[in-house]
Amino acid sequence: MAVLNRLLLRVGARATTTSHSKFRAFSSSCSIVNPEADLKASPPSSSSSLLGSKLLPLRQDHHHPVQWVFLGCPGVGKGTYASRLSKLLRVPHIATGDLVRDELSSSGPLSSQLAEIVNQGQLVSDEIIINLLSKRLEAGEAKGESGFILDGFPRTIRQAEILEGVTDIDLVVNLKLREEALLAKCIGRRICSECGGNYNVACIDIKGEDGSPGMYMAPLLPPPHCASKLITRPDDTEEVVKERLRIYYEMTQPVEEFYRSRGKLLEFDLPGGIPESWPKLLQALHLEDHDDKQSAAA
Ligand SMILES: Nc1ncnc2c1ncn2[C@@H]1O[C@H](COP(=O)(O)OP(=O)(O)O)[C@@H](O)[C@H]1O
Repeated sequence: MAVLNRLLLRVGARATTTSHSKFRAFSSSCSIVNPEADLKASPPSSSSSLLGSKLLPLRQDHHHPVQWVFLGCPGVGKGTYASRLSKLLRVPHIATGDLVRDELSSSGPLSSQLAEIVNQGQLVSDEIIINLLSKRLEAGEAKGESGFILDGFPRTIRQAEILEGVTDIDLVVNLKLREEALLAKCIGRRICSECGGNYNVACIDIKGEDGSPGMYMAPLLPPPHCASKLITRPDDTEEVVKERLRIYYEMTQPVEEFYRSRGKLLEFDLPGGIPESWPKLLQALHLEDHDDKQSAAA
């Protein structure tokens, strides 16, 4: 962690403009000296000094490729909405969970230890995530990508500080969904092992009572050619999802305050499934008149 701290200070002090290469500089010096000791994330440090209530207007420059972050509990739908918005805004959707899963399936030297951490619902270390993200940004930069929608990063205050030190995040969308729905949505998640399509077999039907409204979320069923190839993520079991939720509240919820205090947090309560939520999200982001909004939904 000493290496990380030194680099955090160095990168943070120098950063004045947006550049993925700063991630690269950071990551290349961020070597994992003792992989076994460093794979898993450490407990969070205090974030009390980050509290405040400054509210800045959101950046509305449509020529600037967006640099957005999606926050939210497991199962909330970060991937679904981040992916739609990335098509709409023509910026890459970068999900660190996908980067971790790619690393796991690559059978590299760390993959079995990483699998153990991920399958228990724990976070992997900041160093590993930063390394994976840097490589992904670097590969994108080489292909001419610019802007991004990050999904699943930052997930700790330290990751948020590193990101803040190397680039300007325009907006952080904090997706929220009723607690009762989160567990069911994770457990109902299915992936097509052939095309990678994401589906959900859960049908959420919460009855309204005592003045609180009901909520209905239809299942997102696979097309017939995917139906026989569905797999479930090993970390989508009830026990592991509960642990992931616990870790979210402990390690990631402080990141919401980190961005709220910087006036960058947009809170968005999902009112239901995609048909209800997508247009409302576009409205909240002032994108309801965007030309391509139909194609993003495809
Ligand atoms: N930013 C991160 N920091 C540490 N671990 C991460 C990060 N992003 C992903 N992971 C690891 O990958 C797993 C899957 O991530 P993800 O697909 O984003 O899950 P979720 O559905 O819980 O949001 C996490 O439980 C964690 O082990």
